[in-house]
Amino acid sequence: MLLRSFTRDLIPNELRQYFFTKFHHFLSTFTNDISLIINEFDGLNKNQLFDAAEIYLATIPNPSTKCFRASLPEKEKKIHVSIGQNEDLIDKFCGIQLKWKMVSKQTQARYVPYSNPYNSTINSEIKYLVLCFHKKHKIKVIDEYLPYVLERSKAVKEEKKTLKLHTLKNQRVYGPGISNYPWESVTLDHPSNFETLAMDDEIKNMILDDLNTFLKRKEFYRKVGKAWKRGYLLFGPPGTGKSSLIAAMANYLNFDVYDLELTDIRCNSDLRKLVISTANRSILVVEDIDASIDLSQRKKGAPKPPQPIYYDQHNQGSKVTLSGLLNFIDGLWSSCGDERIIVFTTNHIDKLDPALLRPGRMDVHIHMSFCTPCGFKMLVNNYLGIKGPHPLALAGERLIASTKVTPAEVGEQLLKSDDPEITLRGLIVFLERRKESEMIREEESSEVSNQVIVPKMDNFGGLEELLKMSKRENIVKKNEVTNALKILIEFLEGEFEKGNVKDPKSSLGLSEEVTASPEE
Ligand SMILES: Nc1ncnc2c1ncn2[C@@H]1O[C@H](COP(=O)(O)OP(=O)(O)OP(=O)(O)O)[C@@H](O)[C@H]1O
Ligand SMILES: [Mg+2]
Repeated sequence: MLLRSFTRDLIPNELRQYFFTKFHHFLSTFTNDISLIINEFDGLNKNQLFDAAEIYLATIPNPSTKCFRASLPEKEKKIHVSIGQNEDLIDKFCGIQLKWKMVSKQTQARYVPYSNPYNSTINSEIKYLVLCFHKKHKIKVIDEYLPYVLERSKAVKEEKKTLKLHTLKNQRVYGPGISNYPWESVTLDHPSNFETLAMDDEIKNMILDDLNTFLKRKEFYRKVGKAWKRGYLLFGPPGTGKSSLIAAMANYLNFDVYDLELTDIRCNSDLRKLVISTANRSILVVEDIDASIDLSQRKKGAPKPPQPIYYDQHNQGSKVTLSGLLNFIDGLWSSCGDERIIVFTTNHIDKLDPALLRPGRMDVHIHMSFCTPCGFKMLVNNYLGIKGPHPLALAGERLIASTKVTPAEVGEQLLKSDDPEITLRGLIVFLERRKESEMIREEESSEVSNQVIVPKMDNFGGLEELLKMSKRENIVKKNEVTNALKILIEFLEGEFEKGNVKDPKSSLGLSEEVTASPEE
């Protein structure tokens, strides 16, 4: 003790450290093991290798380990297990024995800038992992074992992942501007999936194929010089399953969802910050895009000034513009992040600016239509468990083919009773009533349509106009549109046989992505 206080007083700290290191080196010449230190932080940032190793180590079965740490993070379902402090863990890789140890030391708290998102975890504890192995395996461990640890941890993370729904923080609560991390999240526990979704099998399979192809194409996108992202535009009346499809996609891909409410964003630069701060492997959703953008001036063909989406009451100068939005899809969006899916939804596709519909912006356009017989069958199966042919279900199918009812409405009817028979009878009465009221409305609207100038049928322009008008319900007589389409299809088939038309679909002015049959 005397000697220790004597050396402490007389020999400077640096010199003592020097001797200590030399002594350590001297001792280490007698052992063939080397150690690799993996710190929790790399400067102020989290060390990803540390995180990955911690996740990986929790998966190694090691009966000799006596101490683990378990935690249940807030709002998560799964318990996180990690290696205990100063515990040894033995792993084997290609015949190499590797010894891991988690070391934790208490030190004095140091200053951490408040903008660091991890500031709450850096206080007085320094954690690092020590990996010991024979020195002859150094290259193999660094080049093969550590990448293997990273790969495994990624897979484990994916398996355990609890889906999150991120929404914008309330700026009134968190202060003006987006200075900190702008998103707040809740666990996304939406039960919708592709089995429960009532859609035609053809469209469903097309979406699944498209998603699978997208996931596999990392190298392809790089090769062709495109950002690894995919845009979906879901359009259709309310209650046809647009939001449910987004949830099903998130569940299928295991991607987090970012719900971007454009009216809550003050200006283009905030939009940019928000997009940059979203994580990879995520779905960014902008619901009801038509309600967020005022396109009236652009439609009239006037030179386009920046279109404000939203004016902040307190700051009239700041705004989100259409060009800002397009920039984030194409320009800036392309350069930040990988494996992103962006989904726009709208109830009125005809109100959208053509710039948003240009090929390359939204890669896939999906029409979520009223309930079809195929969708009806799925709903009956899901809600009532009726799989095979059932007389009442068949009657419902027949009725649904000629009625405009949304899957949401059918779902509501199917929830009415526990008894399938009673439920189906109620549903049929509902459908019949709906059909009646539709017929009455059609008759009324045919009177109105007499006053409407129906476009001439002698050219494609007229047909196109008619098709557009047919979308605006109650203006054009339904059978007039059907007749127009019949004439068009007959004409195209004739031209196709003569060899004048190569592709009847593109002659209809439909893009490749439109999945409607000519009849539709
Ligand atoms: N295709 C569908 N398959 C199964 N259930 C559906 C479908 N469409 C709608 N539903 C049911 O109706 C409810 C509302 O649907 P959803 O919110 O997905 O419609 P939406 O198209 O997003 O409507 P909105 O345009 O109003 O946002 C869902 O919770 C779901 O139960
Ligand atoms: Mg919706």
